[in-house]
Amino acid sequence: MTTTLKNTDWLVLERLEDLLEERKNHSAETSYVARLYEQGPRKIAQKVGEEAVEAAIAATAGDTKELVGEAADLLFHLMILLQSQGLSLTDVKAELARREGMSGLIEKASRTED
Ligand SMILES: N=c1c2ncn([C@@H]3O[C@H](COP(=O)(O)OP(=O)(O)OP(=O)(O)O)[C@@H](O)[C@H]3O)c2ncn1[C@@H]1O[C@H](COP(=O)(O)O)[C@@H](O)[C@H]1O
Repeated sequence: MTTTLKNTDWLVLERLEDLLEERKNHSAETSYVARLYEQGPRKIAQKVGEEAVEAAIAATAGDTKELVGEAADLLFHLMILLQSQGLSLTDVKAELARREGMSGLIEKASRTED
């Protein structure tokens, strides 16, 4: 299942990231994100783990609609985890860019040769 997005929709991650940063100054009474920040990195990391397992279960069951929903939950909570550590998707993008063109198999072999 592939959903075609309008060009501007690709900015949804940037908009969400700005919003997550802004939520650091919100009340946990009115914001789910602010509540997670208040609960701290352990709780946020736990949510990331839960959502990853739920995404894996959906994929294993072949439930693509459920998988998309769980993948969105996973990405959302991973972004909160990054922000709680003073990091952002920009850091992850930079790491992926650094790895660009480097075969995973060759990289693995270089590690096991040591
Ligand atoms: N994208 C999301 C988003 N995706 C998922 N969720 C919430 O993440 C939670 C997922 O947790 P679970 O499925 O485990 O459900 P749960 O039982 O409520 O969770 P727990 O009680 O176990 O912690 C649900 O409460 C969802 O509503 C989200 N909550 C908010 N956003 C975005 O974040 C923005 C800010 O939200 P607030 O901080 O609440 O204003 C929103 O405007 C949205 O753009």
